[in-house]
Amino acid sequence: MTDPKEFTDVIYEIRDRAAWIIINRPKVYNAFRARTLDELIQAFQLAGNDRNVASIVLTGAGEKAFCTGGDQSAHEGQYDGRGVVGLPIDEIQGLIRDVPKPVIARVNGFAIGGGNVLATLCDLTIAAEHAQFGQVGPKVGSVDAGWGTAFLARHVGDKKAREIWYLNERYTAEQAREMGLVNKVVPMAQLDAAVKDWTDKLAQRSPTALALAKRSFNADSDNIRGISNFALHAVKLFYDTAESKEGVAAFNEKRDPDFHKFAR
Ligand SMILES: CC(C)(COP(=O)(O)OP(=O)(O)OC[C@H]1O[C@@H](n2cnc3c(N)ncnc32)[C@H](O)[C@@H]1OP(=O)(O)O)[C@@H](O)C(=O)NCCC(=O)NCCSC(=O)CCC(=O)c1ccccc1C(=O)O
Repeated sequence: MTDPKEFTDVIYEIRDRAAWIIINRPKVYNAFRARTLDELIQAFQLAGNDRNVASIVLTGAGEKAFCTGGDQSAHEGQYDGRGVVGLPIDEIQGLIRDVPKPVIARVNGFAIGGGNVLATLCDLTIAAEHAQFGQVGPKVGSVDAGWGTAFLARHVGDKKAREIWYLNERYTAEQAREMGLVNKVVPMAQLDAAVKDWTDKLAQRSPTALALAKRSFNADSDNIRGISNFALHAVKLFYDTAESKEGVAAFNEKRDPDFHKFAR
């Protein structure tokens, strides 16, 4: 286990009885590479095992982005580290669910792609007014089938989840709240106070009751874990195709992708 002080991509802080886990890659809108996920995994393990921690806050550095998913510049077919697709994405997603403490997504800007999936997996979401939400997979040659699709549908309903995935539009924080993806929207200046209000309340609650409640919510949707893990192996095969690589190249070259020749 690395000392959190040695982390390069993640900041780990204890504020009162909450662990704050901050993705610290603002230049790429807090996109994650394999190292980022390795540090997030260690941070969640630390927080999960710390008896003084009652709740966990996941957020991004700065005011532009919460997280914009996989770092497209660290993506040549597979990503740059360990795990099925070169990212231990299934481990961090599983941990957010498994850690026996409530996890609050503090959404301070864009929550896009794999970043939106992380926010979707958190127990609660508080968003700043300027935050924007969306999935971009079919634009960039990727898909998070499982937590990103089926679990999203649990929050927003099946039709809306299909719209989000097929059309890849961006949704305001207020729209995300109306559709059930966000619990509360506040002005950016009040975001930290709103998060603290909830982490303080959670610190007063019975930790065992919270852990049992979380486990019970999870049990009802845990079949989706199997879909996610299975789909990750399909995505691995997809990432090695010219079709997926066209999506990544188009993003990095700042142009529209041309998927016509891959029509089915
Ligand atoms: C976030 C945007 C909507 C912002 O748009 P805009 O305001 O126009 O700013 P830009 O000029 O586009 O971006 C500013 C700056 O940031 C860089 N950047 C943004 N996002 C990324 C990124 N993800 N990777 C690398 N760099 C990024 C951008 O290049 C600019 O840099 P400059 O140097 O200033 O030019 C918009 O940026 C946007 O849509 N971003 C794309 C997000 C994206 O494609 N994300 C990847 C989605 S796919 C994914 O996450 C898969 C990985 C993964 O998690 C996974 C893998 C396997 C199975 C499941 C999953 C899963 O999703 O869970």
